[in-house]
Parts: sequence; structure tokens; C-alpha cells
Amino acid sequence: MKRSSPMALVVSNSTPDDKGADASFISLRDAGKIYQTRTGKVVAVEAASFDLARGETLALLGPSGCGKSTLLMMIAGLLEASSGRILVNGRPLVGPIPELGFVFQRDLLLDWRSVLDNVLLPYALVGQDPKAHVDRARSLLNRVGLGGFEDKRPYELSGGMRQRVAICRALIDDPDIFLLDEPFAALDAFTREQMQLDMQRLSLEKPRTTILVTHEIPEAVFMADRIAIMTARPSQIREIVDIDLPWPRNMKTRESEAFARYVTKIHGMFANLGVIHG
Ligand SMILES: Nc1ncnc2c1ncn2[C@@H]1O[C@H](COP(=O)(O)OP(=O)(O)OP(=O)(O)O)[C@@H](O)[C@H]1O
Repeated sequence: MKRSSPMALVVSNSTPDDKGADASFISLRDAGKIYQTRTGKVVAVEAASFDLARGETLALLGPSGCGKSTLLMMIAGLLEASSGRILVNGRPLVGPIPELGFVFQRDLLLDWRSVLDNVLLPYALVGQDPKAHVDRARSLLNRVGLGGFEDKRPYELSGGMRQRVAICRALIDDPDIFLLDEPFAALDAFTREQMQLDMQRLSLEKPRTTILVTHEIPEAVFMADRIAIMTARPSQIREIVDIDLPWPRNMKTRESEAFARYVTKIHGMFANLGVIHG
């Protein structure tokens, strides 16, 4: 089952290239990033190129320090590319993407606000009255199993519950683009698996163009339509692997031969790249 498409999104005022915009909703053309540091230049990302269609999920998979977070921040428009181009909906990226949901490895919840008020925080930050969005916030919390926890404070929740709140906060304004930077890295294996299923359920309800940063091969295979194989620094996208496993994915998917074949194949790619030894 292929997932369908979310709505259009406007990024800059320049003329859109609508031809093929659906197939290349997010396009990178030799996008690179060099950090200038006191001790010299750090080439974090070298000439990354790919096209991502509306509603697709791409995993950025690679070893620690290979530039995955840098690339994600560039796609969010939060970090300027040093070279190359990034296009969203056919338009060059000229600043932070307004209609964006971003989930970080750390949940970044505010402990002095209730769960509900944390989910509504994006409105408070821009001075909007959050009242009109309370129903949606409650509904999102319900859908991730946090109905009844609205008045709790984040410090009363487990790590997995906190990250669910962070996901609801990222989705409160119904963004077209959803970026996740190792959102489950700090969670135990059981919670992690459950979160992958929960995320899938949310994305099947309302498909969004999603980019997931991870260094877990099975997680990437389970969650993504396509996987960008990234080399160690200076990072390059060595290959894009299409994951042709049917949706929805479940326990049976993880146990299937096809799933194991993808994991083995990608493991072999990283071994060939010298990322995995032994
Ligand atoms: N602000 C910065 N200034 C200088 N160098 C940086 C900066 N941010 C990241 N780097 C360097 O750029 C490289 C890529 O970092 P990045 O955090 O993007 O990698 P990553 O693949 O997300 O790593 P991890 O999986 O460990 O989170 C690293 O060598 C890092 O030290």
C-alpha cells in the first residue's frame, strides 16, 4: 500500500517549478555544509543530492558524526547550505520552513508547563491564543495513548511518554513536512519498537513528507520508503535504497525474509564502506 499525499506548501516567492514537483517535493542538488571553526574548516556534508516525493518517508542512515543532523537542519532551513541548492515544492529554500514539524533526540519539554500546554507551546511562542487548538491537542494525545495525562507535568512521565508529547507538539499545526532527528535514540528497545508502530499509525492517518535521522538499520528499514546510505565524514549520500515492503508494517514485517534481506544488504553496504569492521 502506497501512502497518499499531503497538501501543497509555499516556501519562497520565486517561480515554482511545478513540473514534477510532486515527485520532487524536497530536492537536494549537491547541497554541502562546511563549518568554520577556530581550528579550521569542518566539511560536515559533501554534495548531497536526492529527490523526495510528497508523503514519502526517507531515512538518513549513517555512522555517528557523518552529518545526518547537519543535513536535517539544512533541509529545515535552520542552517544555510555552504554550497548547492535545496528546493521545497520546486522553490529554493530561503529560510526556516514555516510549516514544519521537528522532533529532536531530546524531547525539550518545559517541566513547569502541563503536558497539554507543552503540546500547545508553538502557539504561545508566536503570541497566538492556543484555545482554538485544545481539541486537536487532546485528540493527538489520545492517539498516542496519552489521554488522561493532559494535566501531568513532563517530569511525571517516562522517557517514551515524554517523546510522545514532543511528537504531538511537532504535529499540532498539522505540518506538511515532518523531520525527526533520532527521536527514539534515548529509549529502551521495547519502547522504541512501540514508538515506531505509533509513528507509523500517525503517518498512515495523515501522510506527511518525512525525513528520519537514525543510525539503526532495522529502524530505517521498518520506518522508511527509502533509505539514504551516508558515508563517514565528510559525508556523502552513497546510495538510495528503496524499501519495497507493504504498508502497514507490523511484527510480521520484522519477522519476514524480505525485511531480513534489506537489513543484511544495508549492513553489507556499510561493511564495504569500512563503517563496520570485524
Ligand atoms: N556547529 C558546529 N561547528 C563545527 N562543527 C560541527 C558543528 N556541528 C556539527 N559539527 C561537526 O560536523 C560533523 C557532523 O555532525 P552532525 O551532528 O551533523 O553528525 P551526525 O551524523 O548527526 O552525528 P550523530 O549521529 O553522532 O548525532 C561532525 O564532525 C561534527 O563534529
